[in-house]
Amino acid sequence: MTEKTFKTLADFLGTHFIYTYANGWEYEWYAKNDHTVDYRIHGGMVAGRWVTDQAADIVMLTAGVYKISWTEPTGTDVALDFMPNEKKLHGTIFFPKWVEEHPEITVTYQNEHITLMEESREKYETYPKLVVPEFANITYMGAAGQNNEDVISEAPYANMPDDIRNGKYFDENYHRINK
Ligand SMILES: C=Cc1ccc(O)cc1
Repeated sequence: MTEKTFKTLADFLGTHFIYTYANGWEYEWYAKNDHTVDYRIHGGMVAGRWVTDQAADIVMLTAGVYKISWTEPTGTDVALDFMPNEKKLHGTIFFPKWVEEHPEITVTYQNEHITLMEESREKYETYPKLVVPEFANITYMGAAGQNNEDVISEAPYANMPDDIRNGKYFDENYHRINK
């Protein structure tokens, strides 16, 4: 776990996080570069889903406070406010009705199923949306560096967050062990 103090946008970019929302949902998220995010979902309504190279808007609101916003091929919208110095964030997820009704369609490596997501968002209902606004506690922070393809590179498995937190998943150069 890095214990650095976050001051600038450069301090944030390249950081890898694991956190648990107040509703119990566990997420892993990586600020890949100044316009791209990767993530993996370990617990909650769409546990098992993982995504790489999602385009996002990433800004610093004030020293050490970061806001990230994006819209997904599923039609899901996300806004995250990270306060890494406090080991906290606030996230709001805006799920279209169809994701709430058919979460299993989205539980996959999305990058290989973009057409299915686009077809599903047309086929099923969008409204009313399910809004999930929650604070989260950050349980892991790693200085992965930008554009590190090893950070989010395989499907989530049961003990993956513990392996990462216990230093069993990445080597000293932040490359995946046992790849
Ligand atoms: C739907 C994606 C998503 C990714 C990270 C997060 O904290 C919330 C939602």
